[in-house]
Amino acid sequence: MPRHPIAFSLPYPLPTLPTKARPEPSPLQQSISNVLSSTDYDLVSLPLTNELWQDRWEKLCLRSPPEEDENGENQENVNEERERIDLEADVWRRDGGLKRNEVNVTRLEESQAVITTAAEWLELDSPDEGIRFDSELALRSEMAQALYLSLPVLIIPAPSLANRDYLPSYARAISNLLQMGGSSAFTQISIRIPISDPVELITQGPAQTLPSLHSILPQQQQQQQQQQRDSTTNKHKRMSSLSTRPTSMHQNQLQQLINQSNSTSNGSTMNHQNLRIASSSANSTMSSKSIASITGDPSSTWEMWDCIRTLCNYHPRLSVTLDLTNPLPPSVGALARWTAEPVKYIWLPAGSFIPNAKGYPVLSKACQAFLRGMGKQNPTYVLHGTTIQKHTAGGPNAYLQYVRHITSQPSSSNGLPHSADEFTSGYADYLQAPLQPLMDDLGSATYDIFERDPVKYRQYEEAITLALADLPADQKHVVTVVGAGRGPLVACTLRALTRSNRKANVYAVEKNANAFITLQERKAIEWGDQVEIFFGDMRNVDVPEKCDIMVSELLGSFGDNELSPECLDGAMRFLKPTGISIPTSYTAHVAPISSSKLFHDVHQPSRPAGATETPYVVMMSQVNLISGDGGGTSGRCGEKVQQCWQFEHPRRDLILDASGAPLTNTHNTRSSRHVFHIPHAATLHGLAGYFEAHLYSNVGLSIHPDNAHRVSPEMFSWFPLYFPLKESLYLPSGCELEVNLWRLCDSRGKKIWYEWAVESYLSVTQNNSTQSTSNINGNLTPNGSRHVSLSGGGQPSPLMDAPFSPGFNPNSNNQPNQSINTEINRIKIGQTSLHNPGGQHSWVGL
Ligand SMILES: C[S@@+](CC[C@H](N)C(=O)[O-])C[C@H]1O[C@@H](n2cnc3c(N)ncnc32)[C@H](O)[C@@H]1O
Repeated sequence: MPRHPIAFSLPYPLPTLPTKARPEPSPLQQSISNVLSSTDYDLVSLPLTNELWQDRWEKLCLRSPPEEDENGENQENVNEERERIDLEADVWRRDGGLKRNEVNVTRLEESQAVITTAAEWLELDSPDEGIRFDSELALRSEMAQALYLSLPVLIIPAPSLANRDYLPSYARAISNLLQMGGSSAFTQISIRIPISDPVELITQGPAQTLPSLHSILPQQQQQQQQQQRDSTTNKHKRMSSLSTRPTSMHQNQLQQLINQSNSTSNGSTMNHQNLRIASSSANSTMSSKSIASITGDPSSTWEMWDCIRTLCNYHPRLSVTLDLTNPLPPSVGALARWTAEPVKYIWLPAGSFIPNAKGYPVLSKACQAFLRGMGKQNPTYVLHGTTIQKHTAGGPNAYLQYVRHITSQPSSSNGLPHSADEFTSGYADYLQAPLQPLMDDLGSATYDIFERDPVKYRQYEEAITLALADLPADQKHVVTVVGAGRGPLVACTLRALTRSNRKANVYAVEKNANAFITLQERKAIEWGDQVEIFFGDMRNVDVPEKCDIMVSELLGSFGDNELSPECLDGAMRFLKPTGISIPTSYTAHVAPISSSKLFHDVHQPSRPAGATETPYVVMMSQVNLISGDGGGTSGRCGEKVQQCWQFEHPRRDLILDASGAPLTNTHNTRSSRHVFHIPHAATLHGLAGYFEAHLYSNVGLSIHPDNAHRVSPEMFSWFPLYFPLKESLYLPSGCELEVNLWRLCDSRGKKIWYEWAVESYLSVTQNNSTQSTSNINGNLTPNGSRHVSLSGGGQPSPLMDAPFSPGFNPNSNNQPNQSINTEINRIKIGQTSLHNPGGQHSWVGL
């Protein structure tokens, strides 16, 4: 188990600035080394700047409260002072920069083992345009200092849940921040995202509008929740921006809102917080919280992150600091989303711990399970507020010891045995080009890796034993191993003959000339006359007699992607009319996935053209399977992982040429169509492909995520296939994803390839008697902006005029839970292009 780094948040007062010249250690250096030498912490965390910086910024950038500058007596002095500040502010806007006494970290030597946080009071998403721009300038000053000192990370405070309308402005500012320092910039930017929105957690369920959410909570609870939600809202002592920028159209709208709100609040002064709430709730577009509450899917904080990283184009130096201050969402699916995101830090305040029976701080079972699941991302934990004695027993170090204990326990998430670690370590989320064992000859090292998986050969041996046992005991049989490689299936066959007490001539065919040398060596040293070996392609080589059992392992991660169907078609000439093929059949399966890591990797500019239209073999780790079981709103969605197609051997219905090979390969083309239910809002980054093979009787091989542990537990020979998308696709909660996949071949029989495309839909229930929508409605306009509304209560829906997608009549499915007067329709909300058309970017050579 790797040791997860844990950071200690330095409590206030923070160490003072250095008073002695280098090389004398500064007070901060001493403090860091005290913590690290006297405890088991690995790092310390502290804010990069202090309250002097806040005071200066507020003085320069924010208008003071009326009592400070409008008492009338000294109006002239006040005006002069304002002019002086305006000038100073503009100089600061032009030159930027922090002053020495405004920063907590000043020396390169102090940058070792520290995690720095940016000022909490910055509002990159303020409804006030001036505050937004001045906050961005301030943050740029902090980032410049972080880059200057090569600080490992700057953790940026979360956007405000109440200011969702300005989240794109926040994201744009972060995107610009990531350009600072050029390509050699080192400092990571990590956005602190709350694990949940407490209001959303309480009110999830049936559709609610924001005002009605508030009406269902007791007043005290409302206040508490709002405080939690907007713990950063009352950030400033002053009011709106002092920026002298020309008033933009947006600010005119804002002023209207302020006026409106003033008139509805009995003339009381509008504070910064009301202003934001008024602004966001007055906006007619639906914010993420409303979308989330449609289906009871707590998504709004994840959706904030999704918006930021998308606008930042999946920047490799951008990560998440997951803040566990708020309660965990109860839904495992909602939590699972974070396993597919770049969560580099987990913020654990003392308040997120509960006391155990003896008063020691512990975490809830759900939280423990979540942290273990996140372990594969190797996050750094930031323990915050551990010195404030929130718990009666254990003292400050109890938190550290407890988190060490929790995070040192292994998570069984990848389902592989520990013995597999040696072979699989380093492969997690690494994109590998699939093997082409027909076109290319494999190296001995590759065969060596295959042969280290005992499970695969145990399954084969068992299947061959059972097949032999079904043959008469008093006859001599023929077993042919096609694609024998270095001979492990030949060895399995010899053991199976002993176990089943049968006799057989054993033949082995291999087209790799170098692997054939190994076969010759094994025949000379181990097998002798028990085995005859034949060099050549199974599609045209000759063997002396037809066989009762033909054994092959030509399977790829998607079953047929290493051209087993085509090779075995050509080898069926060897099989007696009653002969058995092991495997007898195999199936391909598909599921939609989210993984920012895979998506980012496949879009690296260094990758060749067409990289986003090429399937890859990947040991999937930071990947979330986003489909759910169940029929969805329309009742027509399939399982979480769905079967695409099947190949069976032998096929006795094919038209053959004089040599016994099929005339065309068209019988091996396939197409499949799938409808998946997406229970939790997610971003689709691609499809995962799996296979299952039926070897013989009840013996099989499987990498299907739900079946592998039953069919062939702990087998690690195959990782899933990743079909990437050229562009990610945002999927709202409860939508349906339609996936089309094709396996195609060219007319000259030289190439096989896959093509894929997806579409997304929202289901709409329409009540025929009233002709008004009665349930959840949603639509995406062609340019991608969403208009989703909760209708009912006689309110018109913005989707009243949206065109339903043609050719869809789910009522013909006889859905049992649909009332006679209710009709389900669906509205298309998104689509990708066709990937790899004509196999122009990726194909497998025959
Ligand atoms: C995936 S490897 C399996 C090797 C071995 N049977 C095992 O289980 O470890 C597939 C083998 O089939 C061979 N092969 C592929 N297509 C073939 C063909 N058309 N004719 C003969 N051998 C072929 C490859 O060279 C390779 O050795």
